[in-house]
Amino acid sequence: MSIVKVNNISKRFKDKLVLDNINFSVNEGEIFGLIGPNGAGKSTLINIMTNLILTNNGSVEINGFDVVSNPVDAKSCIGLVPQELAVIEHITPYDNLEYFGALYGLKGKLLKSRINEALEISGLEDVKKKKVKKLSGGMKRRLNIAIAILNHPKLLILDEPTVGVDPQSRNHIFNFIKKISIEQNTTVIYTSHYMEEVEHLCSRIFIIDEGKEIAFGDKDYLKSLVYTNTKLVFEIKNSSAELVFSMKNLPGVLSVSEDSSCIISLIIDKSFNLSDALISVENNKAKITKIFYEEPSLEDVFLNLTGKNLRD
Ligand SMILES: Nc1ncnc2c1ncn2[C@@H]1O[C@H](COP(=O)(O)OP(=O)(O)OP(=O)(O)O)[C@@H](O)[C@H]1O
Repeated sequence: MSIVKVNNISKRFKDKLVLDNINFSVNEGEIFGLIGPNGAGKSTLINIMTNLILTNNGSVEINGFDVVSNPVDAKSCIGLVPQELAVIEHITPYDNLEYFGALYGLKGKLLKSRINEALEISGLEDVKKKKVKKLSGGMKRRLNIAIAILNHPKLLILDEPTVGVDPQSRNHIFNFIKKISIEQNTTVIYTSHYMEEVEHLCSRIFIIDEGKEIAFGDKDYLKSLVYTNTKLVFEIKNSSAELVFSMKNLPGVLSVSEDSSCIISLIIDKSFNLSDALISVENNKAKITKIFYEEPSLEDVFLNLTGKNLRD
């Protein structure tokens, strides 16, 4: 059963079209990835889904309720964790949870048990009596998420929850998402521009760029879009911009990426000839220390479909 239906959503800010006819649905209990680079339109889409801004065209249904004509029922199903922190700094995590829980209408024993559950799931039990302003950025973000789940929402929307977060808090967030998905059958929409996070967590993924759908489906389907091509990785000594440029122009090379440790990855098709690449390396006075084939990642899918990296 679909818990979210996004139908033909388009949005303009003045003359700029930032969402162009977006369509997808999210199944109950699934962890759904919404991925795209900065400025792709993810936050705008979430703001429309949660009725914080209006769309120019199309509609969104949450749990069968239209978000514009039936906003109270639609919003009662949603726990939203926005990019900006929304916690009270001068009180403790426990008091934050008590305050926001009361706003949700929770009280007495139920409120206490939900607070304890949220503290346990977010791994904040040890710091529950510390002032929030003394906590790390990652802990504050975990508190933000803990607040959003107090009410056991059917749908939890997390907008880039790991930006600026330390690795320990990142792991907590991942484990927590998996846990509530399994134990509470919570549906999760997870936005990110980190492809590897989405690859790790999500069952289906919607890739968006410049307001348009680039691809949508499960990981195997998305990878099949580039499986017909192969990824060839070179570890290089004395790499240079000239070498990367010349690799880009070799016959059969569909895209090239280079990381900071002189690893050049090529997505190639059948017309690629390895000897062309070897000549190119030699002409550019570089040296190959290793060559190997690799399975394409979702990052490669994005590069292949759009011609650019997610984090340019
Ligand atoms: N209120 C606004 N007025 C005008 N333009 C806006 C407004 N909000 C967003 N935009 C523009 O809409 C586009 C999409 O922005 P949006 O914040 O939705 O992207 P995003 O994918 O969430 O990126 P990020 O991860 O950087 O938040 C951008 O070009 C942005 O500048």
